[in-house]
Amino acid sequence: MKEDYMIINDIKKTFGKKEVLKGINLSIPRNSIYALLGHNGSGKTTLIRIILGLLNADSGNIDVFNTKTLNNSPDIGVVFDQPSLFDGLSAIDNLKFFSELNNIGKKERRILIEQELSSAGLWDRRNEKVKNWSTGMRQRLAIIRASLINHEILILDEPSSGLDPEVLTWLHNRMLEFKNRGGTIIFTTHNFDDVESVSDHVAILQDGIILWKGGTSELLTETQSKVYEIVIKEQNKISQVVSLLESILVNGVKIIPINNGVEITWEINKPEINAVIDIIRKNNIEIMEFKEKKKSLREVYLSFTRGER
Ligand SMILES: Nc1ncnc2c1ncn2[C@@H]1O[C@H](COP(=O)(O)OP(=O)(O)OP(=O)(O)O)[C@@H](O)[C@H]1O
Repeated sequence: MKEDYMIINDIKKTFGKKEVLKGINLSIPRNSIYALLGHNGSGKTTLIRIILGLLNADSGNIDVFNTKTLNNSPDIGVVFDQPSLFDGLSAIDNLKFFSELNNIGKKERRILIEQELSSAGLWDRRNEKVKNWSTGMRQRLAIIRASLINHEILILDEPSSGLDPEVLTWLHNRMLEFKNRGGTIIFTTHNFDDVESVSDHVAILQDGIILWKGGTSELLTETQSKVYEIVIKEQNKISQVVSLLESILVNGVKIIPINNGVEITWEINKPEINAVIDIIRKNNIEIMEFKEKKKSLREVYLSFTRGER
């Protein structure tokens, strides 16, 4: 149903002669975490600006849960790449000001702010002016500010940039909590860990088009192994191993000689590994190493962006 989705319909945008978005179509389910993944300059921030109503598209339209546009909506929290905080104020005053603006009561505000700054590891620095803070600390504060109240939608442009691994866990937990409260998050990233840890859906952007979109679990299936590597002791027996394996393996399985052994690759029918090992051993060929090679999410992403699929 339309009210369960934010529908981004054929959005196009050109700057000068450069076509930055070439017809973007996305359906973002309510109460999901949607990752926009892409190289520098692929058009992620431009799309976010259009979603937020900060920039007009040349054509196309956006329907937010069939009820509202995002322009000036109070139901939305935003963090951009360069977080805009009040530099001359302390962390605590930044959050106080923001919560006053959003009518959070004095008592609730005090508890909430202490809780949030503590969980982000910033409580000890609460009285310092934020202008002297590191990028990662400012980023954490901006994320707290944007998600302090129960917005319906949270839009984060590169939320993990400048955060070290420990703080990344805090960010991921925070995003998941927001979703568990019923919210919807759209975020851009270069970080595969973000995609794997929190997102339900992913769109891969390149040069203003979507190369791939779908469920994160579908993308992760692509990382599963489709290669065995077998290293043998005597390299003069590699061609014998190839012939032996060809005699037992089914259609669609390829056996490729490599430096010190063979690689077995398949698309659909995974070979029975015990049979593979047995036939090699029965022919008195010593196996030094056997492994199933798993692809990283990075390799899968690069195979899309390099046009290998
Ligand atoms: N206001 C503008 N005027 C002219 N060109 C622009 C403008 N905004 C963005 N661009 C261009 O549009 C392209 C896409 O930029 P965008 O910031 O959307 O990419 P991105 O995917 O967010 O990149 P990054 O990961 O580096 O943030 C780039 O080539 C950029 O130079």
